[in-house]
Amino acid sequence: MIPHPTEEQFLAGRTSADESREWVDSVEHEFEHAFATLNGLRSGVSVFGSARIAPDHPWYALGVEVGRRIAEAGYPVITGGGPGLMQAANRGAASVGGRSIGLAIELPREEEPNPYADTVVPFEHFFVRKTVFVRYSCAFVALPGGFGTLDELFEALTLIQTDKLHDFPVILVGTAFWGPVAEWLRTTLVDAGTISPHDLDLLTVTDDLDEMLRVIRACVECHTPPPGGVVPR
Ligand SMILES: C/C(=C\CNc1ncnc2c1ncn2[C@@H]1O[C@H](COP(=O)(O)O)[C@@H](O)[C@H]1O)CO
Repeated sequence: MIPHPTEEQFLAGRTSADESREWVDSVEHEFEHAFATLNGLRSGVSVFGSARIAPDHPWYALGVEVGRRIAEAGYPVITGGGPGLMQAANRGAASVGGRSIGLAIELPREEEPNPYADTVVPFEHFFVRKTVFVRYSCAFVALPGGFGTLDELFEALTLIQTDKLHDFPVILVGTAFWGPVAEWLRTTLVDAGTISPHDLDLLTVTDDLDEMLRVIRACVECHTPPPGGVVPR
């Protein structure tokens, strides 16, 4: 690929007009590469979660189980391709021979994508990657996480709330972690009038992986998992 200004240079406002155009070309190139790699993939379920959770943590076992159950139900599992709970979900999907996809992000501190993804798509731009998660998914599942997980979660909720995205389940797995977040949305945001009470219906908070699958299957787009995880969209 032709060298182009980095994301850091662009975001810091250190690019000339010509360099900014080169940066825009790199955005287009990244979208095209993702489309070429994922073309034909339908009804994936994206699983988000902390990059920092070690394999001996109970949440890692939960992540493996989440990935496994989604893959067994016939849905391709899409994660950020990184360590922690992303790795756990890819591992669970791979353990039952399901499609296991990683949308890996290039970060200043280089790390290898986790070894449990059968397809790895590299990204430099977080915002391009977030769009690709939505484009190839019919539902989002969030495990406990930090800013990255919250960013991916609220991106989806904003798209749904503003009618850019329809019939798209968002399921938060882990009531001990997500319950207080849902409670904060209900008390602080609804009470302040910054979201509507019915916006809370956009989310399901659960520990029950049967319920997670029921909610996914109830969505029209997710209704019929693709045979082998891959059919033309
Ligand atoms: C393995 C690589 C980089 C390591 N770090 C990450 N890799 C992929 N995705 C990441 C990474 N760090 C954050 N993310 C995204 O945000 C979510 C996790 O962030 P949190 O703050 O830990 O909650 C996660 O869902 C990712 O999509 C090189 O590829």
